[in-house]
Amino acid sequence: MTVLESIIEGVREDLAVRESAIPFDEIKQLSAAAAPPHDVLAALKAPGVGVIAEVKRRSPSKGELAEIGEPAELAADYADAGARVISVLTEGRRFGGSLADFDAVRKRVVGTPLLRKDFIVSPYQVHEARAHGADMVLLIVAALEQNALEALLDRVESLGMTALVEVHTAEEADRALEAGAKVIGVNARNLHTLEVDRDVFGRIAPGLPQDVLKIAESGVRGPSDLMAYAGSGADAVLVGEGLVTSDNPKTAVTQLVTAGSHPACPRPSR
Ligand SMILES: O=P(O)(O)OC[C@@H](O)[C@@H](O)c1c[nH]c2ccccc12
Repeated sequence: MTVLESIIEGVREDLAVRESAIPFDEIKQLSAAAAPPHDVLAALKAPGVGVIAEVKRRSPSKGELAEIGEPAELAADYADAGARVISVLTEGRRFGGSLADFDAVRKRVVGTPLLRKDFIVSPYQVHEARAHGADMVLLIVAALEQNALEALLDRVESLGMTALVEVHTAEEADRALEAGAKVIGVNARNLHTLEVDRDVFGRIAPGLPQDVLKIAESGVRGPSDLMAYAGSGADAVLVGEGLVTSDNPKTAVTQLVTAGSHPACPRPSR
């Protein structure tokens, strides 16, 4: 079993527990009653290279990263520093996240779009994300059959949210495009082996259509990594570990945002 497969096994078990507490029909109603989602595409299309800042306590590759006693405080710092979107991990077993973290962040951060970062395998989780106020959800191509990917993407969009469709290979990128992805995230980390290769973005992104938004995920340590990803066509970078392990996450976001809007930073070619 790969790391991804074992994570998904746990995700399905946890999902079954939540489904028995709140049935599908009920979560559907809750999703319909939620405040309307933010326009994530507009936020990502703002000038310069954007920053998606992640609330991440733990990772399967590195173990404990940061305690994060107050996820809402951290997220408010991210928002104040100019993050375009804030990502909140809700997977508990490997990443130490929860929907309670997501709720705390949503309550505090009202003006910035939120990404529910989890391993989405069922329509239930899409409605659940919306019910908790998510604007964007992650869909990992490597975790989904093509028909499931397409059905989930349609459902995300039918609820007015935006899907961040994650790929790690050119074949997965083809599947993402085939499914109609508008935002593609190229993860430098291979979710089967957890190895990071920062060159993956530069190999895949230039082959994607111009109108698809391109997000470089993982392994960003600071402004020079952002600049390198910008040079390969990134519209935004998604950063977790580099922020939560820094002495001052707010300053770390400010430095990335400043780099992304600097005249010397390569522009996204849209
Ligand atoms: O902490 P990093 O290396 O900056 O990476 C952030 C983000 O890309 C990473 O958390 C991530 C990318 N895809 C995922 C899928 C599931 C869980 C986590 C992830």
